[in-house]
Amino acid sequence: MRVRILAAGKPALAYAKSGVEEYLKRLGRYGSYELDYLKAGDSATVSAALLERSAGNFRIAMDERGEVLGTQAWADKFASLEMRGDVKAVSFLIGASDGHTEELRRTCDAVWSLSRLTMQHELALVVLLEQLYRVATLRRGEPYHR
Ligand SMILES: C[S@@+](CC[C@H](N)C(=O)[O-])C[C@H]1O[C@@H](n2cnc3c(N)ncnc32)[C@H](O)[C@@H]1O
Repeated sequence: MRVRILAAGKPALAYAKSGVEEYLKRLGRYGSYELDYLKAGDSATVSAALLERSAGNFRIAMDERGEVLGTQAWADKFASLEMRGDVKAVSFLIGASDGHTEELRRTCDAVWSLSRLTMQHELALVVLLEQLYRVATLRRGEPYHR
């Protein structure tokens, strides 16, 4: 199963650039992880572009209003998506400064939250990548997650 991350706007902050680079490099050892950036803009434009670029994928909107799950629950959800057979790719959608539209949240297959805190979108991207890495190591029985 391909894992895609679609984010609005390339990181400009140094810590985010290096965090993204670090976790993508690590994830490369665990499967197919692709990060694509879309042009940042207003909520409606970005949400429409995120939906268009993720068409046909199992879409997970990253949003502070979403379901808050633990790391083991993320791993279990990944396992059940892989078992389904009809899911070839899952796309995680990160919005721009104004967040996602209500329509995007309704259209996605799931809405997950990284916490109830509102994070700057570059920070949310780094946290998402670290969790994906954590889940990948957990599923391989490696000791990173403890
Ligand atoms: C600055 S936030 C947008 C805040 C906006 N006021 C809203 O209502 O969503 C930019 C993006 O970062 C991501 N994000 C920020 N905090 C998050 C959290 N706690 N959980 C998941 N994603 C988050 C979301 O994808 C969000 O669209």
